[in-house]
Amino acid sequence: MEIEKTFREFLEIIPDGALVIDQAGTIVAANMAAATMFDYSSSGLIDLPLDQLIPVEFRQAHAGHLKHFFEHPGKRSMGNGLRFPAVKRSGVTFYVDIMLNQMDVDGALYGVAIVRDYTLQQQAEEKIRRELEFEKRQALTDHLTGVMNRRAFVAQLNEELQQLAEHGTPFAVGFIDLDDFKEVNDKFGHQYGDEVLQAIGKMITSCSRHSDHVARIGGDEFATIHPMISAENAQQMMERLRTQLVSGIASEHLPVTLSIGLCQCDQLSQGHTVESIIDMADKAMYQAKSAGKNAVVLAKPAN
Ligand SMILES: Nc1nc2c(ncn2[C@@H]2O[C@H](COP(=O)(O)OP(=O)(O)OP(=O)(O)O)[C@@H](O)[C@H]2O)c(=O)[nH]1
Repeated sequence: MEIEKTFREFLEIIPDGALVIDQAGTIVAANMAAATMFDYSSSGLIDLPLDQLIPVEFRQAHAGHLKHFFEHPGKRSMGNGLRFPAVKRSGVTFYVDIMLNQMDVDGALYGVAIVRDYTLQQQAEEKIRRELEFEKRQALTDHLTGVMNRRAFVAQLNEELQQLAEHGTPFAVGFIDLDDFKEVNDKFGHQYGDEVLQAIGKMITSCSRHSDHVARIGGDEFATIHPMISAENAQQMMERLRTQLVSGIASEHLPVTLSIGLCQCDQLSQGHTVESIIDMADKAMYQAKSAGKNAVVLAKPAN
């Protein structure tokens, strides 16, 4: 095709890549933006088969699309899901958004493709997605210990209640409160107290199963959720956790112990709500405190 000077100039005005192909799929005109996008010299794309810009594994399917395109004239818009894999001269693949249209020149049909590199948009979208993920995680994380915060704990508790209602999946909730933590702060300083809290958060996490959830819901108070567990197993697990935490943290100079309240949720007919579970686990934990601390108490189901 004899491309007029004005037409070539027009192609250069387009900020996106512009390619003109004949019905055999040969590139007969391309602007500088297209050459740059695909890593070719200013005239390097001319006379190349369009296939050259398409990854090998998509070429066969593309030949069919091209045939269909010339047989069924009509505009295909950009940004409406017409996203194709493309390949640069170096072999690097990337995605492009394409708007296709036909052009009749003296009875011969040509295809005009306006091509936009999707990589930049993809990178921007990916960056926003990562930032949102980070913000979301921050909003649900306890900054001192890195475990879930109270807000995340309540949300997870709601999730477990839903699982219980829909599938009858039981779970246990533990409230773990350090005994006489004020003395640790008073004796060793707040900074040291922070380190103890961090160590406790780490130890509870490492003693828990992958499916369990660990949160810090108050100053020296942690909470755990253990899906798919019986009351008996939950109690044994909490006992183990208590002794492991105490032996792992406590020393001659730092006599740390913990009081743990445990609430088992097996049936929704028990009338569980987030508030009632928190209340039961909290009361059980205070029973452990008033019975002399350093113990696990299982909450009695409400009748
Ligand atoms: N280092 C540190 N201390 C905290 C933090 N948040 C709360 N605390 C302290 O944790 C202590 C909690 O005390 P309480 O729960 O009232 O009582 P306790 O001394 O643990 O005694 P019992 O709970 O009755 O066994 C207080 O001294 C708070 O100042 C924190 O983020 N870092």
